[in-house]
Amino acid sequence: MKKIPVLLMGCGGVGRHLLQHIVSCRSLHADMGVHLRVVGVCDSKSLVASMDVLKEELNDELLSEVCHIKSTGSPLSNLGASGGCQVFNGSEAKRETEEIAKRLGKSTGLAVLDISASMETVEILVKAVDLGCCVVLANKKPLTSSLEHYDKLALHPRFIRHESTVGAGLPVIASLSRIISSGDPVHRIVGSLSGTLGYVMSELEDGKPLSQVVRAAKTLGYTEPDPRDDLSGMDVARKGLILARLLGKRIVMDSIKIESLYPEEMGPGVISVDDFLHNGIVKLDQSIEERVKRASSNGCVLRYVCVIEGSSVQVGIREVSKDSPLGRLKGSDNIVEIYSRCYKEQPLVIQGAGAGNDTTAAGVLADIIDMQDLFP
Ligand SMILES: NC(=O)C1=CN([C@@H]2O[C@H](COP(=O)(O)OP(=O)(O)OC[C@H]3O[C@@H](n4cnc5c(N)ncnc54)[C@H](OP(=O)(O)O)[C@@H]3O)[C@@H](O)[C@H]2O)C=CC1
Ligand SMILES: N[C@@H](CC=O)C(=O)O
Repeated sequence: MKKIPVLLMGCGGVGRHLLQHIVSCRSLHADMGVHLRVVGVCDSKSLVASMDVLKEELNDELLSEVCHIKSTGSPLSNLGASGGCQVFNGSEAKRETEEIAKRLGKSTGLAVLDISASMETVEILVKAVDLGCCVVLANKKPLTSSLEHYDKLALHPRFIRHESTVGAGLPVIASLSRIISSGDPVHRIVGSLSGTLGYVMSELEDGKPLSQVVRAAKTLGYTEPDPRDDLSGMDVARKGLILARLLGKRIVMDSIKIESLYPEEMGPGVISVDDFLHNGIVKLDQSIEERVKRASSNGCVLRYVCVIEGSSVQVGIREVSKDSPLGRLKGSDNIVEIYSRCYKEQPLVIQGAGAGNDTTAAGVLADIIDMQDLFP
């Protein structure tokens, strides 16, 4: 049986679903001759690790306990008294995470998973890759920070997977990578890349207020931890940047023109998430409703669209015909149209659920299994 040691950074909605998928797929994976050995789980402040990461794993009972604790909003450090594991807090957690990467990277191999929504993980990811670990990301931030960080992460492409960063579980990165490696030049990518904004736009068409549908999108697990990351267009811009960089474009976030659905005075530095969701966003209901009605009178609907062409990435609201592929999108579905030499007149189209804890976690799990040949 091939054993793949796994260290999970981030145990929120997606991370917990991933742990549940790992446990529920035990017999499927055994049939495939693979066993995922979870040796550590981190949240923002702590690391829970097995007593001896070389030989022992966090057993399934403990993983369920981890999920339970985090689902109640408690910190991982609460697990301290449970036994069967070691708990490290604060700077010690960071040091120990790196230590595990050092110990396992070159010996048994280690899959380091970034399922956080943090900018801070990039340093440990770069170190992990250098130490011979594999890295799987659902977190877009490390791949959209500086080109210097990006280059360091992309230096060992076989050791990095990040399917869930664009389109959640949809095979967008895999499809694009295949097109690129076959030498088929990609001219243009057009897409609706946000599950949240797709859901919001299609619910607005049914006459529901923006404030109500954004709160619903958060409850359904579509939004980023701060839904303003979605509503500002930043999350879509990150996805656009990831695709553009995959195409070899040397661009940075500042070069992307981004249309936001809310004004600066409702931004993260100014009011809290709760204040935004309960008081701020209500003030935007009327103006967006009018915009939806205007589009409807032209036979159109609103969609938040990303267009990548040449070295340009543009993201913003567009009026599109109700009968177009973009206009027909419903709920949290994403659509990505890839135009290349081989897909010139009729693009390659990838469409389906583009957000949600379940599908995102499934995308991460498939990435880990896809890397099994890199483990001894
Ligand atoms: N939901 C979706 O549909 C999709 C999500 N994604 C991406 O998945 C990621 C996770 O999303 P989601 O689960 O909803 O987010 P949550 O906010 O629910 O969870 C984030 C987790 O990361 C932990 N965390 C924060 N900082 C660090 C750190 N420095 N090191 C380790 N862990 C840390 C948090 O800890 P604590 O609990 O202590 O705060 C929390 O457990 C995001 O990057 C998101 O963009 C990608 C595609 C689709
Ligand atoms: N918040 C994101 C989640 C997936 O990346 C979205 O709504 O698409």
